[in-house]
Amino acid sequence: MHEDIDEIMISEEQVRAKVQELGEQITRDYQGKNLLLLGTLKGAVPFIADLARTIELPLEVDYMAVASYGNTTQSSGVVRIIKDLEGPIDQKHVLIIEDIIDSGLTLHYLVDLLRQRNPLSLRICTLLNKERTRLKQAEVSYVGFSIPDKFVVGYGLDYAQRYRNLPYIGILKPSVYEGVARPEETHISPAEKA
Ligand SMILES: O=P(O)(O)OC[C@H]1O[C@H](OP(=O)(O)OP(=O)(O)O)[C@H](O)[C@@H]1O
Ligand code: HPA
Ligand SMILES: [Mg+2]
Repeated sequence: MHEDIDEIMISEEQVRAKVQELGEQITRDYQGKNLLLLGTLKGAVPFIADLARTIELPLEVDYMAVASYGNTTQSSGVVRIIKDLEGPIDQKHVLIIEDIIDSGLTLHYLVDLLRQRNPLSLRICTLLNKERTRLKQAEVSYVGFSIPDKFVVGYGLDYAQRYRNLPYIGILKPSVYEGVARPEETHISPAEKA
């Protein structure tokens, strides 16, 4: 195990089995539909790469890059689009593929934006769903694992751009980020927290 990891929360084998299960479910649900898997860069890359190979349907893959965490363990509250989709989605059934839903801010922003582009349908698939009070709610169709409110890394998830290459989901030792970011330093307005 990596020296900065306190505990493995979800093993490589557990991730693999869950991805297979989700892929089979998506294969059943999207029969005969023009499916676009929309991956969110960079965190969802390992997940979408593995998931896409378990879906036995013709499909397209595209990516959007949105970032709100920077080098901290708290959302900045400001979601920025760094890369947009390549084409229109009005003839497509769009399935957003996320690595994690935490505050819900990233997804809320993305769903609002994509709805304006009139996809045939818009649903969400996330590998991890953090059990915490959401700042923004969104209905999620496919969830891999519900996890406690700990900062996790691995299988695409980073802290300060590191640990994405760990094959498992692990809890980062607080000593790695202590003193770097505290909740009162975030830019989430009190109105959003309420
Ligand atoms: O529900 P939220 O609190 O908004 O958090 C979830 C989002 O935060 C992370 O992205 P990040 O901004 O770190 O970008 P990255 O994928 O490039 O690491 C993660 O990959 C999700 O997209
Ligand atoms: O727990 C987390 N780990 C890594 N990135 C994240 N982005 C939101 N929550 C997390
Ligand atoms: Mg990140």
